[in-house]
Amino acid sequence: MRYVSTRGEAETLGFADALLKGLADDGGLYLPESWPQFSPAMIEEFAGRPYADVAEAVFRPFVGDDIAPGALRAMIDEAYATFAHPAVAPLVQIGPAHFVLELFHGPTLAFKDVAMQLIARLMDHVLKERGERATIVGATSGDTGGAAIAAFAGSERTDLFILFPHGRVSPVQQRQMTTSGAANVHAVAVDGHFDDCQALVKAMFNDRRFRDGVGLSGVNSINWGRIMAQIVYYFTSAASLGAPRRKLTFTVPTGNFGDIFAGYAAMRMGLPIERLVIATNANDILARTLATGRYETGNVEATMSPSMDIQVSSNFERLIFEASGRDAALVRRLMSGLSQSGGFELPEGVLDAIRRDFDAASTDEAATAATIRRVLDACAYLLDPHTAVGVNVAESRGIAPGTATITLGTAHPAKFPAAVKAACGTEPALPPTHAGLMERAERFDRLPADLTAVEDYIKARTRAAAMAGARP
Ligand SMILES: Cc1ncc(COP(=O)(O)O)c(C=O)c1O
Ligand SMILES: N[C@@H](CCOP(=O)(O)O)C(=O)O
Repeated sequence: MRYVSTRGEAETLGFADALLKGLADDGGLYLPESWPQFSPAMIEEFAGRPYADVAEAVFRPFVGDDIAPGALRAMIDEAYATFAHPAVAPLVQIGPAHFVLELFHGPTLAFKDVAMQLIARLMDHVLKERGERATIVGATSGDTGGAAIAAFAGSERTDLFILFPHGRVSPVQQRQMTTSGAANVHAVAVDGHFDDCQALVKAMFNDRRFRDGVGLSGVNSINWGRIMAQIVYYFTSAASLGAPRRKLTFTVPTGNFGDIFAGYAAMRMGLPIERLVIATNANDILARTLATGRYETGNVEATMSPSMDIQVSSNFERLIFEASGRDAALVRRLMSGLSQSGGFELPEGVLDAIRRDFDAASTDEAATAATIRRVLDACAYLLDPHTAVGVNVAESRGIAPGTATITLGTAHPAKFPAAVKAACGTEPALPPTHAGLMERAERFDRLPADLTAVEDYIKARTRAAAMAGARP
């Protein structure tokens, strides 16, 4: 399988190169040249199979010959052995036809672990085979950072730099990033919001000298490997509820559009999905875009679902590319409009194509809190605020007779104990795997949202690691 850039001006790459590259040299995002197809019989056969079996079947066509089958399977098995639930991503019923897909049984209690545990292993494997190392830079609104640190801590082939918005992540999220103690991990609190952190990462990729000098790679969902890993749970959950014969809708708490784009990918691969519903908090740029056709960034608002406090949804670029029939020139024009004026207008045909597959709605803070209370009272089930945004949107959109809805449960409520307690009076406890987390000593640095400052910081630390003999 070859990978093409959404902006059409970067060379096409094989899986391993696209994985290490992260963002294409033309600023675009990589997508497979074509979508592998799964027949109804193959999907039906996924029901009841171990998660790792389905993952292997889904990854194989994307990975091609770049990774030997035995090595791939071993990495999948290792990655999902870190999960506390044998099903990896179990379903819990919260209504007659409404299910929560729990994606938070991994080491850092959020859905990011599903992909990060795999791609850390894949990257290490490829770097080792090539005798190379990489400097990985990631932006986080709270969960990607912790998951990346848990997955890459102690890796001999990577230095990991995570930029998080100072004062805008939950205390549990911050401790997951600042207490690893690993020498190859650097947590950086940036004076700004998530979009500033993400813009810094993209600017580093566009700075050729810096990029090539440090061997830059990325683990945000701009990296195709992240999306690929997230496709699997759409297949496992749908098959276990009766797909392809049963009609299903997925509602996805959305920020950077990576998770829901994985659902779209599953759809393109043959999974019959009635609708993909984008659920946003007050940062409702995507809900506005679907309603009006205009993608217009505004101010980032702080909410009780902080991981979704995002305006620039990176993966929406992938959807525009697909919905326009892979029109890279259009993507270039719209993305240049975004960087010059903070917005763009979707052509009518593209908007119509998006509306055929997607629906979108936002949820305010009061409704999010009310949803946490209501589901606790009705089902004795505690939602985290991000999942609550999804559940509220799913219910407000209604569930058509004869269909079922799966809302993605993207985080464990214990990552946001103050918000959950304020909503329903119950403070969720961290699982035993996290004992002592809040008492551990923190290590992080604070930097302005300034490209030179961040690049200098990274260069100094990768040099220091080299001098200390940490490089194999
Ligand atoms: C808990 C949680 N829910 C939902 C999201 C949104 O996912 P995505 O960015 O893939 O749209 C994120 C992060 O973005 C998250 O951390
Ligand atoms: N919500 C995310 C934001 C970054 O998203 P990513 O999926 O592109 O890594 C976070 O928690 O960091």
